[in-house]
Amino acid sequence: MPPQKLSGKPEELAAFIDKFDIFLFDCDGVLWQGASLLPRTAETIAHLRSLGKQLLFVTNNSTKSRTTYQAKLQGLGIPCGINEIFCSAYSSAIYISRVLRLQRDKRVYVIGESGIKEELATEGVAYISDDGGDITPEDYDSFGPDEDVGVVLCGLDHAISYRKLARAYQYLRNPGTVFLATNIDSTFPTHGKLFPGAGAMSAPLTYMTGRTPVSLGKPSQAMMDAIEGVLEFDRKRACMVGDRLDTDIRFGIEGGLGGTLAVLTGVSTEEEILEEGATVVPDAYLDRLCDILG
Ligand SMILES: O=C(O)[C@H](O)[C@H](O)COP(=O)(O)O
Ligand SMILES: [Mg+2]
Repeated sequence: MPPQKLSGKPEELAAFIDKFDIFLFDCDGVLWQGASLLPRTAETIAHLRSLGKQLLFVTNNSTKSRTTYQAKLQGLGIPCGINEIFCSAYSSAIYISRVLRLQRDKRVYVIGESGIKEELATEGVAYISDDGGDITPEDYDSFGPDEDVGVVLCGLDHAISYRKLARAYQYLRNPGTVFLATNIDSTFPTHGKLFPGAGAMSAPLTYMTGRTPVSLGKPSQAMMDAIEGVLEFDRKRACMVGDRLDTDIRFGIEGGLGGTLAVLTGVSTEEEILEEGATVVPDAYLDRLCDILG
C-alpha cells in the first residue's frame, strides 16, 4: 500500500491521531535541525499533550545524554521528563552494563562525545577515550591490543581523527574486544544539509578489520528494549514519527508498532518514500510535523 500523504483536513488528521495513545518522536530532522527548532514544533507537542497522548523522544544522536537532551528540549519550550527521553548513548550504556554485563575490571574505549561518557558513568561502566591529537612515533610503538579493553564503542564524533581510529583498530585486533556502535546512520541532518553520520565513524574500522559493529540505535530493537526497560506501553497503540526510512520507520515497523509517520524535514525525501518497490514504507507522511495541527 503506498503511503498516504495526510492532507490538512481536520477530520483526517484527528482520525490519524486518534489511532494512537503514544507517539515516539525522532529528534534530528523531526523536532529540530541542529539547535534550531522546526516551525511550530513546541505547539504541536503541547497540542498532543493536551489530547492526553504520551510522548517519547527517541534519538540516535549519541553526542548528548538524556539529561542534556532534557535541558535542550526545555530550553526550546518543550517541557519533558527524563523518562521520556531515549538516546543511543543510553541504549548503548544499558546494553554494555545489563546485557553484555561487562566485567568491572574491563573498560570501554569510546569514540564519541560527552553523551556516551555520561551515560556510561551513570551505569558505572569504566571508559577511556583519546584526545585525538596528532599521532606520534611513540603512539605507533605503544598502541596495540589490550586485554583490559573489553569494548570499542563508536558514535558520532565531530573531532574524529586518525589517532582515535588507529587506537580503536589496534584494540579490535583482539577478537575478545567487542565492537559496538551507538548507531550507524550514514548521514547527519543539520542546517538544512546532510553531513557525515555516526556510521561514517565506524565504517573505517569495519573496512580495516572486516568486523561489523553491533548497533544499539534505531532500527535495532535494543533501543526498544531500553524503552521497555523504563515503561510499558501497548505497541499497537504507538506511532513512530521520523525523518529517516532506514532507521526511524524501519524501527517502528520491525518493532510491531501500530503506525509510522514520516516527515520531510530531514533525511528521507518524498521520492524515496514513494519509490516503486521501496522495502521500508511508512503508513503516512507529512511535509512537516506541525502539519498534523491542520
Ligand atoms: O549520525 C547520527 O548520529 C545521526 O544522523 C543522528 O544522530 C540522527 O539522530 P536522530 O535523527 O535519530 O535524532
Ligand atoms: Mg532523524
